[in-house]
Amino acid sequence: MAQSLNFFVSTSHSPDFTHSYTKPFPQNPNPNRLFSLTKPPKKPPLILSASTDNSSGFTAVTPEYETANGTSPVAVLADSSPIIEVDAVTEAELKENGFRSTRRTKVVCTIGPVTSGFEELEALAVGGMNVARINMCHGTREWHKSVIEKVRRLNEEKGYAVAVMMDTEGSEIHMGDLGGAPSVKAEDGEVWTFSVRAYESLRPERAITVNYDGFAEDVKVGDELLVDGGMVRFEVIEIDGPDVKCLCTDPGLLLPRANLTFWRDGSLVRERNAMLPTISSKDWLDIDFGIAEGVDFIAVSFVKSAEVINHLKSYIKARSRDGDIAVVAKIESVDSLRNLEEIIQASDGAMVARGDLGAQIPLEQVPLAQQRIVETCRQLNKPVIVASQLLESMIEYPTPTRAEVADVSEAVRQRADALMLSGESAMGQFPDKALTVLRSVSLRIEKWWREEKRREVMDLPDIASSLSDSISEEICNSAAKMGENSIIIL
Ligand SMILES: Nc1ncnc2c1ncn2[C@@H]1O[C@H](COP(=O)(O)OP(=O)(O)O)[C@@H](O)[C@H]1O
Ligand SMILES: C=C(OP(=O)(O)O)C(=O)O
Ligand SMILES: [K+]
Ligand SMILES: [Mg+2]
Repeated sequence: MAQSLNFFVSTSHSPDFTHSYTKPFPQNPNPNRLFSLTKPPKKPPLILSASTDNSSGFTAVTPEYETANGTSPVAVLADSSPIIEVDAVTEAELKENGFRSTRRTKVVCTIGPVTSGFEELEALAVGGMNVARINMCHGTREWHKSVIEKVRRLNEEKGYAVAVMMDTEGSEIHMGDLGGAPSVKAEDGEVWTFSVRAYESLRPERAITVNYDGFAEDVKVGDELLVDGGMVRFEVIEIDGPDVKCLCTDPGLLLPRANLTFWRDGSLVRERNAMLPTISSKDWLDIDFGIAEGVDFIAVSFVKSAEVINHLKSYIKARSRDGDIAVVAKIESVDSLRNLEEIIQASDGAMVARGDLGAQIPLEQVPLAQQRIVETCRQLNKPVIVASQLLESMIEYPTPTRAEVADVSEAVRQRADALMLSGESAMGQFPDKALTVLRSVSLRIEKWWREEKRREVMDLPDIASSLSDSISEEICNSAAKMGENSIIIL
């Protein structure tokens, strides 16, 4: 405490100076918030130093910060100064703000074909990626392994602190690959066949494999089939053994392994597919892979209850070397909303997986569900990630829509711990620009929060009964106010 008070007082000349390692985000009930989604770097992290010409003040090494080993984003430590470790500041933030502002809101980037190279990963690390996410729905294990290795190399050789999150495929219904095609267009009025048959080599035209064996038995003529929560819609017109023939009613792009839901009389149909295990046998193999590779987080898709989280946590504990893989529950189904509190309580964190959530509940309910999930996580002191379509238009365009910026701002305003990029960083044209938008919007809203806090009046009760006690009390009150203001400054 004494150390942080000294630190605050000595830096008060620089009103926007950041950063306390010991202070939580103002008003944040989760004292670990700053670190909860950050992997401690193996190399020495950023070190703030007392400047040699001013023994009481700290110098922001900016914008031409110096590096300790020539490569890592590390500030310089002067001889006699105490070491104060701070949360990792990215190169981009240093250039923009020096040490004046360290982002509290972390960024998770899904790694895909456009970002799996070492240089591309480094560009994301420079831009502020805190967590690299690999989605086991896509790609081979060798591909994921090479991404993990590159992230580790970045951390070890260049001093970054990027964590790795493995996201399970889950056993919900989805389409198969499209024979290597990145997408296929379904036009209005076309008839497509959704089949539980695995097509050997050549996929017939307008035919799609479905991964769930019971599909052809569970659907009925007249059902509505939604791809990716409504990006493309079909109506079931005929069932012929393993083949389900569907008429396209809302045209659009079919993407490989897109999620499928079917609806009857306006309600989501949950037949035998509701009995599918949350963690499939393929997921268990992926989890073994994740444990062997020492990933930092495992995100579990389509969690239905706390039971599966508890099961996975004890599985990890028994197998992983240090048992420290955090389990993140993805909230993306009706069941997960029903059992929200117990799921979050059992998990190390949660993800508002709005993509699939929006396919399972009416779209207009998604923002309220998000708010409820974030609030619940705040109350239970668990980190929470807001995910999916934050900057969807940036897959194709270099600037976001105003509506997207408003959405990102709202997530930060709700005090989400982290924001996630999906297609924007996995297969979009502007991954670095999308990351910049998340970074700058987060910083802006966090600044707004601090300004809000500054306006709050501190209510300190009078308890002294004698003159000498009053003097002590005044000194203590002043110190408390200075401390409080310093948090605001930070
Ligand atoms: N490892 C990968 N290999 C190829 N493409 C990927 C990979 N990861 C993600 N993608 C692409 O990025 C898109 C968005 O990623 P994500 O949101 O994680 O998956 P999904 O859309 O399946 O939920 C995917 O639809 C896919 O096209
Ligand atoms: C993050 C999500 O999960 P995935 O991308 O794995 O479908 C989602 O559904 O929003
Ligand atoms: K997934
Ligand atoms: Mg999902």
